Amino acid sequence: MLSKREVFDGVPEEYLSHKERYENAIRNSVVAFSLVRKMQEEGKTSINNYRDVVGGLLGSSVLRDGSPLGLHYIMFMPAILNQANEEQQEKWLPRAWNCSIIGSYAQTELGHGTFIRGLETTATYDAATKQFVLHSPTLTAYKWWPGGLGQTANYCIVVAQLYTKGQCHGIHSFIIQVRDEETHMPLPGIKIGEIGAKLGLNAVNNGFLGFDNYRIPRTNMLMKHAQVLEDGTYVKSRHSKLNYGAMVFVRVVIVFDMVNYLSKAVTIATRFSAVRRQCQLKAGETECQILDYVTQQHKLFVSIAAAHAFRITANKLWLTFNEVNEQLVEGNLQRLPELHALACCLKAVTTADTAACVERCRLACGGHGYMMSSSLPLTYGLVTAACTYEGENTVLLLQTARFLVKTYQQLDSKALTPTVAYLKTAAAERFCVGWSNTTEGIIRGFQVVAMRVIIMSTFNEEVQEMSRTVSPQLKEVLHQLVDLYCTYWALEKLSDLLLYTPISQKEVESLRLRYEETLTNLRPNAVGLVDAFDLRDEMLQSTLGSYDGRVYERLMEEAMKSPLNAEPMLQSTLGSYDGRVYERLMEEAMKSPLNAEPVNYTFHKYLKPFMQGKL
Ligand SMILES: CCCCCCCC/C=C\CCCCCCCCCCCCCCCC(=O)SCCNC(=O)CCNC(=O)[C@H](O)C(C)(C)COP(=O)(O)OP(=O)(O)OC[C@H]1O[C@@H](n2cnc3c(N)ncnc32)[C@H](O)[C@@H]1OP(=O)(O)O
Ligand SMILES: Cc1cc2nc3c(=O)[nH]c(=O)nc-3n(C[C@H](O)[C@H](O)[C@H](O)COP(=O)(O)OP(=O)(O)OC[C@H]3O[C@@H](n4cnc5c(N)ncnc54)[C@H](O)[C@@H]3O)c2cc1C
Repeated sequence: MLSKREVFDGVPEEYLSHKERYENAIRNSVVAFSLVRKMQEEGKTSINNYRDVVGGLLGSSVLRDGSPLGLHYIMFMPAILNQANEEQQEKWLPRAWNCSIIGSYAQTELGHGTFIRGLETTATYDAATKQFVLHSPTLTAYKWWPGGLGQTANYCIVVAQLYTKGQCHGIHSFIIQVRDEETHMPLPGIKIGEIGAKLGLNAVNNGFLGFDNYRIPRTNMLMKHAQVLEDGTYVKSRHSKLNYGAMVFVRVVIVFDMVNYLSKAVTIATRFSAVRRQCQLKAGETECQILDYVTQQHKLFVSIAAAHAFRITANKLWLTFNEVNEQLVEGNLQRLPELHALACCLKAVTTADTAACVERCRLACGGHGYMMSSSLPLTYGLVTAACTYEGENTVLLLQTARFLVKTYQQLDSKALTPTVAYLKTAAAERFCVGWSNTTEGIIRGFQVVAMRVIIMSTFNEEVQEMSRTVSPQLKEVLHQLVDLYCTYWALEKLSDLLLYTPISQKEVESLRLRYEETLTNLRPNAVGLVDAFDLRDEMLQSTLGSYDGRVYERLMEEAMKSPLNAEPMLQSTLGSYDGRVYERLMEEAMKSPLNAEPVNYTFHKYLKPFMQGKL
């Protein structure tokens, strides 16, 4: 439906100013999300299939450089669902759902992003008025980064230190109106604006926000888990980290998002590599498709495999997320640490690997990959942001490491949950079992190393399962992909395998050989494999990756859209298409600098004295 709309045409975004890009993003987002609203009204979408509809829109990157409405769907609504009590949900959700209010999520401050217990914004309860007073005591207390907060949102979830009866109870969430619903003017006591140009996501309208003793009703604290009663009594949550649920949710969503971007980048680079010919293997022969070079296959094929591995893992993570959340509703908090560790690790690994793969896809397209019109630089900008937002990757990996070490220390006393059950066998097998150059052997090796095992074994198990129902030809290709993924990472992480498993030099050599053979075996199906991602040209928005392979024609067409090429190529006053010969002659004449002043100074200095015979 979206691709039929013509609003997305026009001057390429790269040539617009920062302000125009924002205005364009609002126009395009409104078109896109009004379709979601139409689907809601027609009953074609509900909260149950929302993930696919909204995810499809945001994740497809039809909205090329992000959307100022993204946070409304990805964090504002999930935070209300996760942290508001029933009464609050009834009040806020319908308005958010039909977009009569637009929200953002304001947690990070100028001074603190990672260490959220160090946030400085305060929310102090005033029992006399039954209000909270929001205040930013310092410059570093200003909220900094929230998507859509600059000029778009009129509400946001704010995370602040809660004070009641003179005591601090740590960080809690509040729903806060920041702009007038009618005029959109910032409300008194609110200082708000946009944070400026960034490496990417320049359409997202990230904002800053400060409070000057700004008052909100008591009922605007989200009170599903902890409460402040009218007299100021604080009622504790069952678990202090339940309030972090929206962050866990977004980490899960980001894994899905990486699948979209990785599929997109590798589709562009693989299709381009089938069109592009460069160099002769023998003098006089036609030039080779660059896709035939094993080095090019090495750059690209692991991304195809990784896209499948991540999709399968994301689906499994989504199921785990829902399972654990159902248990939380029933009061069972046992698997919360495991879910947190899993979401942290998968968010960090998939964003880091996707960023590396997208950059490799860009390099694989040579000079043309450097063009904005290839879509690859923009895609890299979007993906590398995900390594930082929603928890900086190093910090998230440390959270997983913390959980693994704790679990390992309790190995004998504790019944292990499914995702860490491998720790027991791995601990027992360390150095005891010989190395085997099979997929299962590599996975067992990684279980010992305890890295990437989640993704790898999930990919393998799922493909084994699928193999029962698909054709023998498809089965073979699927197994080649799993093989490629496992051997690729075994070779990349050799130092770990050498440290913790008995892999020998000979086995490493044969692993290398097997990796190259798999690349060669996959080559005939490479284009088919990326076509199978089924990404329409409107989503790819790339001169290099379109289905019809018209790479060079598209590059020239796009170049002609540069404003610098807007002046007619003829550059003639006499030959223009519209025939305005005399008007153009006069217009051009008026551009002469000599016409800028009525009398040139040389008249007075030279000509007049000369004419009067004085020189
Ligand atoms: C209805 C709506 C539906 C929408 C559906 C849409 C679905 C679409 C699906 C798919 C399609 C995909 C397309 C989507 C497109 C996406 C587009 C994305 C657009 C851009 C979005 C950008 C968003 C960015 C937003 C932000 O960045 S918000 C800010 C995020 N900030 C952070 O993440 C901060 C990171 N820091 C932390 O999390 C924590 O501070 C810390 C580092 C984890 C440490 O915490 P803390 O100091 O409080 O605790 P500690 O004392 O260190 O630890 C105490 C113990 O608690 C454990 N712990 C910590 N956190 C948690 C947790 N969350 N859960 C459980 N346990 C936790 C910790 O491990 C310690 O445990 P212990 O046992 O060792 O003591
Ligand atoms: C594009 C984008 C969009 C964003 N959107 C939002 C939003 O909508 N709402 C919102 O609230 N926030 C948002 N953020 C903020 C984001 O969540 C934070 O930037 C992120 O959590 C990292 O925090 P930080 O910037 O304070 O980095 P820092 O924590 O200062 O990290 C700097 C360095 O210090 C290291 N470091 C920090 N702590 C430790 C530690 N304990 N151990 C080891 N190393 C450590 C990190 O690894 C990193 O190398 C966004 C950020 C970006 C880039």
